[in-house]
Amino acid sequence: MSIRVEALTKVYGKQKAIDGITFSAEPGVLGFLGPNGAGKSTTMKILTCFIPQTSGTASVYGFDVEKQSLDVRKHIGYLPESNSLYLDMYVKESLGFIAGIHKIASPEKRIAEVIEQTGLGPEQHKKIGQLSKGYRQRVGLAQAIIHNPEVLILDEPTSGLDPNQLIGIRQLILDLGKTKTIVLSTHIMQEVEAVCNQVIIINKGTIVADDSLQGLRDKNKGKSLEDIFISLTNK
Ligand SMILES: Nc1ncnc2c1ncn2[C@@H]1O[C@H](COP(=O)(O)OP(=O)(O)OP(=O)(O)O)[C@@H](O)[C@H]1O
Repeated sequence: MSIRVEALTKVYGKQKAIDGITFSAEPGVLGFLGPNGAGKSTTMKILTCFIPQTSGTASVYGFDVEKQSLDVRKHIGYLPESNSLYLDMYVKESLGFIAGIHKIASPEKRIAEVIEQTGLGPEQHKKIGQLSKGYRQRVGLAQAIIHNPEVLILDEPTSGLDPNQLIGIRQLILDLGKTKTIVLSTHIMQEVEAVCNQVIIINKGTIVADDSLQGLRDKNKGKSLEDIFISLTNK
């Protein structure tokens, strides 16, 4: 199992952000859905070792996020919701910087590969600050996959993109999901239908649905995904 989460809880002060959630994921694209404040980013930050859980366990590629965080970081790529990039760096320079952090053996070759994979070719000689939002997301994705991780955590990777950019990034997620385990948080139901095979809906810190996209449709005959989401998250 690429991701295994058991009874995971996170309390911020008096606020319980996630409340004993349990799920697992295998290669493919897992849509991680929920209303604002449901606990999606909190879960993603625990999986990527950015914050510790209050209780429960989580493992990535067999490594415990608390006890084996260095191993987890080797096998996971993360595109955070607010993807902060060094705007003064050139695209290639920034990828070289991240390749250095991961101690990648032949960085030039790998940088060329991810530039090709993320469609950054035409913009590769620019500074990140000169790029459009969509191309900045591509740089974020290229950084997230440069060490070829088996697991990818993408927090709202397409928010604010125009329809052309959207299609490009979705295609890339689909391609990556053929071999990797991707957890994708999004508020766009069309996107879930386009790229996800598994869907988890989280509401007020607890999981209210965990199924295949088809299974969710079969159990809610005649309802659109949007209606299913609304009925499960207005309780
Ligand atoms: N650092 C923090 N300190 C205190 N409370 C926090 C902190 N981070 C998140 N929270 C709270 O935890 C809850 C879950 O937040 P989280 O960011 O995980 O939700 P989300 O599902 O990612 O929401 P969104 O869709 O808006 O990004 C919210 O009530 C939020 O206010």
